Amino acid sequence: MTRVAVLGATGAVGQRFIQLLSEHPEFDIAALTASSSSAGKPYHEAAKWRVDTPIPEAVRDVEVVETDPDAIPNDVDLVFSSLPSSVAERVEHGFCEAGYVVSSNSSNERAAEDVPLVIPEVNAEHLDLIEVQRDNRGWDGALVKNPNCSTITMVPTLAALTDFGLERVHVSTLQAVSGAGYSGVTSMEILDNVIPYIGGEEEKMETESRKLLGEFDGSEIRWHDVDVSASCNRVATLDGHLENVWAELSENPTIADIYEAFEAYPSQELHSAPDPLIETFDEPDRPQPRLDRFLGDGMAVAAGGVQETPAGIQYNCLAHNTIRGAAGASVLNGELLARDGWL
Ligand SMILES: NC(=O)C1=CN([C@@H]2O[C@H](COP(=O)(O)OP(=O)(O)OC[C@H]3O[C@@H](n4cnc5c(N)ncnc54)[C@H](OP(=O)(O)O)[C@@H]3O)[C@@H](O)[C@H]2O)C=CC1
Ligand SMILES: N[C@@H](CC(=O)OP(=O)(O)O)C(=O)O
Repeated sequence: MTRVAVLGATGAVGQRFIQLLSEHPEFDIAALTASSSSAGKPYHEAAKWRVDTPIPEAVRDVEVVETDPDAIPNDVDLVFSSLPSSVAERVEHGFCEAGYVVSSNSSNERAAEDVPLVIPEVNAEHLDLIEVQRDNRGWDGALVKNPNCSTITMVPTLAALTDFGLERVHVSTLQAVSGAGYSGVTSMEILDNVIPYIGGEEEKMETESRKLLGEFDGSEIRWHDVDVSASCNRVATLDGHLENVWAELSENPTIADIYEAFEAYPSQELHSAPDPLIETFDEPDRPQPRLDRFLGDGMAVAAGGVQETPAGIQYNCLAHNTIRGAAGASVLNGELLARDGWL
């Protein structure tokens, strides 16, 4: 078993980490960290548990420790991070300097030249950038990121379309309230309403997509030159980001070709990787958040509604934002790091 620690374990994403890791066949939770106000408390007191399954017995009485490399056991091999991005950079660097491999969900440094930004089914080979990172930064450890939840929902579908000559993408999102965290939007703001702005989200989709679809040439990532333009909206669903995508392609695939490309897009042989990665629907009113967010245990991407339009091929896609879009994505990256010998 690989011994793991979770940084920010009491938070919304941290609780999803606990849920996923407590039943994981390869990972064993060795330490839970949070802010100084939680350190010293048993986990069930420090965390206001809000996940829809009971708090796992194995962590209930575990003492939460400070988010500091000296506070976790030496035999930890892998560190998952879901800290607020305002504190994550300083803290994650400290862990990497101390020799830990960090699989992080926080948004800082996702675009950095020497930080692998990885979806295992899309660009597993970008992990080799760790060698460059270690040379640049003098770390024994390593820092690996997963993308933003909206980006991770769309990019597998774009990856499936690259053989048709992906030139330009427009996307409009309908993002669940859990993406903003438990206290992110109040009920008075979101009920009977849609908020057509999520700070920083559009830029993240536009840049992270190009890095993920890029090629690693042995020393750097050559970002894909597709133009991505995003418009992001908060809607009153609890979990599951639904996205309307228009993809302009240089070739002219049929609608059947598009469905076939989605269905044939390969998965990975990793515990948390769903197979198929992309589940498709013929019904024009699917996917829907309430019906389809738990496909592949919350790790699959659902796609449907493919049609030809003057603005390109249009379709809808959906993924669970706190599983595939956050904790599950980091856990999957952890499985890839373990399989490929980086721990
Ligand atoms: N919510 C979501 O769906 C998604 C969130 N993310 C990203 O994941 C990260 C975490 O988000 P979320 O779980 O919603 O955030 P929360 O605010 O719910 O949780 C934050 C966690 O970090 C801890 N923490 C806060 N400040 C410090 C500090 N100074 N030092 C050490 N630990 C600290 C908190 O501990 P304590 O309980 O003691 O305060 C808590 O465990 C963010 O970067 C967010 O952008 C990414 C994708 C989706
Ligand atoms: N901004 C996302 C959630 C999030 O925290 O994203 P990031 O991991 O890029 O910080 C949402 O609101 O749905």
